[in-house]
Amino acid sequence: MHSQKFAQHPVQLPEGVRLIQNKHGREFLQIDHPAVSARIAMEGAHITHCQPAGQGPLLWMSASEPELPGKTIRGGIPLCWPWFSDTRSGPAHGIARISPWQLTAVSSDAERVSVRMRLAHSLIEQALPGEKWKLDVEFVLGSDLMVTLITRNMGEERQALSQALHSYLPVSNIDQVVVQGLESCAYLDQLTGHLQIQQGPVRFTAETDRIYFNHSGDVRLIDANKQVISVHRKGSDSVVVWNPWIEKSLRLSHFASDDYRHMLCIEAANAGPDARVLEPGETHRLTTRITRGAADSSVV
Ligand SMILES: O=P(O)(O)OC[C@H]1O[C@H](O)[C@H](O)[C@@H](O)[C@@H]1O
Repeated sequence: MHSQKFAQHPVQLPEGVRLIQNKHGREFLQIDHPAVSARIAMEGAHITHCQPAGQGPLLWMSASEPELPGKTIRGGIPLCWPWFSDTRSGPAHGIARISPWQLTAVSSDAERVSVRMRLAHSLIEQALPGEKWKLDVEFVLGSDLMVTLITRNMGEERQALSQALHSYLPVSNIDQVVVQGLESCAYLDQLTGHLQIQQGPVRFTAETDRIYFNHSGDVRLIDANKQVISVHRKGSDSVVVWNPWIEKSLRLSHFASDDYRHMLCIEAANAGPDARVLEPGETHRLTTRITRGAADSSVV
């Protein structure tokens, strides 16, 4: 990778932050700050790496990261917007993850780096004729990772919105993972279309694709190595939990046959029964904050 000037991002970059390009021309914001190292793809405003100093990575990323522009990235946090999954016709998970974004502000202090990006409204209108949105994303990177997707309805009609911060979290072995915080919560099983109630903590023995709803509390992923990754959310009453397991893995792009063992998606969402309708002029903020810590020994 090498540094280069990018005329389309006329923002001042603080020390430790630079724009780089891979050999195929894909652009990334590379952050090497005393508090955190991270990388964000300009296409999709897609964070592919985040590692706070002295901690393990907060995100799982496919080893076969697609190098070419225009290919979706498997891992990190794809931004699913303005629809989740295939709830509308068009690209799966909407247009945000496959569109070029612009940097609008980058700043840092001793403890964190903040990055703000925008998806130009002209690109949104071109992809979604008749819809008028303003879409920004904000990353705050330091000892943890916070991502906020800020959507404003700029039109004169109500507009439907479903979305997710599709966070791929690293796990040492999916067989031994426990997810806490969803006990007794209702969920839509996307594999069967049925509504279910979660009994006890979530464990994984097969393909899992669920939208938990009427839920805004923290979700904790407890790994066999006694590491905990917690997902805190704001503006989100639904959370998607996804692991493709073995058979679906074979159909996924940029996904090795045993990658399912080492990742779990826990996605702050407005999906399923939590899809929203924004009034003209209304702004909605969807936030996820991902933190890492050690489990107390009784929980695993
Ligand atoms: O392969 P992608 O388009 O990135 O989608 C990956 C997955 O995203 C979400 O978690 C959905 O609930 C799954 O049904 C989907 O398979």
